[in-house]
Amino acid sequence: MAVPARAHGPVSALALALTDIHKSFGDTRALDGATCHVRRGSIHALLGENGAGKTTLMRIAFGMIPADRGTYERSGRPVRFASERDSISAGIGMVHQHFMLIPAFTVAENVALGGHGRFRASDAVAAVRRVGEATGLALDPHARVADLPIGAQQRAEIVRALARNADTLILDEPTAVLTPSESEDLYRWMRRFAAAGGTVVLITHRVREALGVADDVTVLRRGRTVLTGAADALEENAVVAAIVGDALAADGAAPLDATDGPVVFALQGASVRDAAGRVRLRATDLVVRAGEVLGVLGVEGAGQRELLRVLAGRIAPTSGSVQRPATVGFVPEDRLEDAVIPEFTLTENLALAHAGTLRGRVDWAQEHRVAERVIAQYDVRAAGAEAAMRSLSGGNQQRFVVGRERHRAPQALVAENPTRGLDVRATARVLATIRELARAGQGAAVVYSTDLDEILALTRRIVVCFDGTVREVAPPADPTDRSPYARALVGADA
Ligand SMILES: Nc1ncnc2c1ncn2[C@@H]1O[C@H](COP(=O)(O)OP(=O)(O)OP(=O)(O)O)[C@@H](O)[C@H]1O
Repeated sequence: MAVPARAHGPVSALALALTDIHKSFGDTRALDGATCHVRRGSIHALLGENGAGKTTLMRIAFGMIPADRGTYERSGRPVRFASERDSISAGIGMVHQHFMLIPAFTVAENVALGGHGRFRASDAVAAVRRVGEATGLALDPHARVADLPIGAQQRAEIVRALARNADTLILDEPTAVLTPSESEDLYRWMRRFAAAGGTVVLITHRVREALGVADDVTVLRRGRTVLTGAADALEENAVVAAIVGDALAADGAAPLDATDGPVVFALQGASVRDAAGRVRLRATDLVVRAGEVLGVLGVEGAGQRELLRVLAGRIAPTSGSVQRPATVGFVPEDRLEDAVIPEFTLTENLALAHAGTLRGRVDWAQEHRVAERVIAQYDVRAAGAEAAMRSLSGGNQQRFVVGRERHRAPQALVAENPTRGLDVRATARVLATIRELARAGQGAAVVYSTDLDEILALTRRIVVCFDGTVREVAPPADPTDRSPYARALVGADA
């Protein structure tokens, strides 16, 4: 990845020094002696498996929750933030995995709110423009957040933090929702921000990218710091070993080919228009056969969202026809929005997924047993089946959703960025689950991912969406050649 070289200037004080931090939630020991020292003017990658405690540690750094024990210094001085307001005043900003913007408000209104009354609306509009120009994170200040695609919502979160003059930014898995080129832009921007004296804590699961962009790395495992050091002195394998704690079983499975099996999904001239009448998916013909995984690529707003929802049965095409199996599992991109109710327990969220077929008669003891099975099979770190969904880490919520959908033994699975927020081990497991489902019986899977490597590891049947048109890209003779996909993504050769 082409990002500017690291700046290795002298780094005087530590921007953040969290030492021997402990934190429990009830019986769950989230942090058990975690230490993270972040140099001013550096990018510091914070790595670890799902549930390792990364988010908890940074929520403490951001003043959202207090530590049970441990010391916290900001720029060499002990601090005790009572709330986010304190840490924001101290120049810290945090962009969460699940965005905190108010959807009904515009970008500028969200920035104004974030200033706790310090911003006037016109100042906020100017601040959005100023930050956009300085960072390349361009946004229409008057756009309603609800109308923005997920990547743009994230840009709005970053812009909001910068508009409040944060010099230390905590980004919780920022690239999970970005396309590869958007990620590169963000990394480039992070390097410039750090070179100008800013400090970034980057929570991520992408080890290679972390080593490429960060100055320093800290790895947490089960709430403890197990590795810390300069990124350029660390081997990728050593970092992965520190994250998982033991040898990782290589998935090693070959990508699946097209088959001539029975038809599982068929679209004929399927088009989708949005509420404003704009065409989102243009007269699409597509067949997915048993035994296949169809990989879907596309940049934001290219039509893949509508394509996947038509196949999953979440929306009907405005014209044309769709043939789909009776049972289709769906793993949507935004799990908190579309897949779960955070306040409900895992058991309740399990029952919810097939509430329509239960006709109000829920066997709660049975649902509880199934939830426990999903927890065990998918290694979901949770206090139990009666824990609230919101108490799980982001990656563990995703594991539960994938496990729940698979457990219903659907004939087909439709998934959007199914490994978003998952660590290396969980990612391998989800990819294996998708292959398994496609190979078992008469199944098939349709998977959209922003990660081309992930799609190429899964399948050789790939379609690319561009401006609402869905086009199949034949596998290139050289399997390492990415150029046909790159061209299709920008609508070249169409
Ligand atoms: N508010 C809470 N109530 C109960 N348990 C919690 C709460 N917040 C976090 N935990 C638990 O603490 C542990 C650490 O969670 P945390 O979110 O910090 O992990 P993470 O490393 O950020 O994981 P991920 O990569 O999946 O986001 C997990 O076992 C989680 O279930």
